[in-house]
Amino acid sequence: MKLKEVTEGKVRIFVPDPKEYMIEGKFDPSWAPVFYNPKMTFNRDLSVIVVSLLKPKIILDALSATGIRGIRYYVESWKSEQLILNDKNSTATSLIQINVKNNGIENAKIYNKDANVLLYEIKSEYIDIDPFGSPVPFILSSINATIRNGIVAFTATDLSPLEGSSRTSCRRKYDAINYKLSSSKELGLRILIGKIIREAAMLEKTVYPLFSFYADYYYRLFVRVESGARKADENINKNLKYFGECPRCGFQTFVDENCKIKCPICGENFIIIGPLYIGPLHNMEFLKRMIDIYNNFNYLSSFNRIQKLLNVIEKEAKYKSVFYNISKLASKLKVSAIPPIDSILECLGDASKSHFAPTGIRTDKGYEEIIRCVKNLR
Ligand SMILES: C[S@@+](CC[C@H](N)C(=O)[O-])C[C@H]1O[C@@H](n2cnc3c(N)ncnc32)[C@H](O)[C@@H]1O
Ligand SMILES: [Zn+2]
Repeated sequence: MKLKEVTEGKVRIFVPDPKEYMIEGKFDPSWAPVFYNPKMTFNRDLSVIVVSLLKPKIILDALSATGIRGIRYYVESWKSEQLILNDKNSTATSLIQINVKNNGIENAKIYNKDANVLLYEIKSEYIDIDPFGSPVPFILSSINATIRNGIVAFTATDLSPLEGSSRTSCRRKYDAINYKLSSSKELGLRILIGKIIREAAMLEKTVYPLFSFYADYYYRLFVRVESGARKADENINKNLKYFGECPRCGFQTFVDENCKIKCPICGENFIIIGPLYIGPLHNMEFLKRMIDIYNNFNYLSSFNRIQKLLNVIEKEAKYKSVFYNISKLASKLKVSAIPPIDSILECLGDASKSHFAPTGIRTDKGYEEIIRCVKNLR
């Protein structure tokens, strides 16, 4: 395999030379013998910041590919006592050996196993699940493998089922009814968290989101795992519900049941999706700590983007409601000229933008007030 050396963050790693694997002048990272996607640098950059705060004794990068993620955690975040890197592809693990050595890491353990086998053999305080597509096949095993209120980080790139475009796939993988709705960008993440809560509950464990976001074509979610049947029950009872959107007037709300419910504004039947998680998408204290320290990472190539994302998330995190997609709402209400988002925010007073969509606004104010601002400011 012909290799190319690349720099990402503070590490230099060897990856398959894209030139060797081009088809008709194009290259997709999945065509190379070992996967490396520079478009995921933003995901890894933010994860480096998260891990630097967590300082776990053991880090397990269960689906490592080139090893870039685990290696970056060790070099840039924190020198954990144990760094474990795994991939079921033996070409990948040979490359991980080279990359670990070149970055001066002496004590890494490298495994060439199916992640679901390894996760039932060893335990870890921080587990990274960064698969192709859906993380579902690894939820139960990774939650089971955590120790000491550990953390699992999930990437999900299968937005089509999560955002309601592939409804049967969502039913199959996430055991949730889904439709494409105005705020599906956020609801997809909530369906994923809902699934993780239900899987964890089977082990008498539960999870709470520490930090999460949507970017480009994926969700990234860090959850803290806690043990106890009672905690699992409480989280399910409090935070596992459904979501309804009125197809006629755009009113949206969380609802308790998946049954026929009429819109309280216009009487039309709601479209209901779920089950999904209705609680906070971040731990506020952890988010504050991220905001306090991210400046230490100003060497990162995506630093400006990180700053922008954290600034928006800091503001939107205080609202409990799902964001309203103003352009979708306006089209339902047949409002052709939508006021600028900033004017709507000013009109509402207590509201923020949402990182999920450029036309999203987040507020805990009522539907009527939102409508007034969308209509009056034309
Ligand atoms: C998206 S890539 C990981 C990318 C890497 N984490 C990064 O940040 O660059 C997914 C990797 O998972 C590996 N993989 C897929 N299924 C697996 C399984 N069941 N057990 C272990 N590795 C697996 C693939 O060989 C591939 O290298
Ligand atoms: Zn309605």
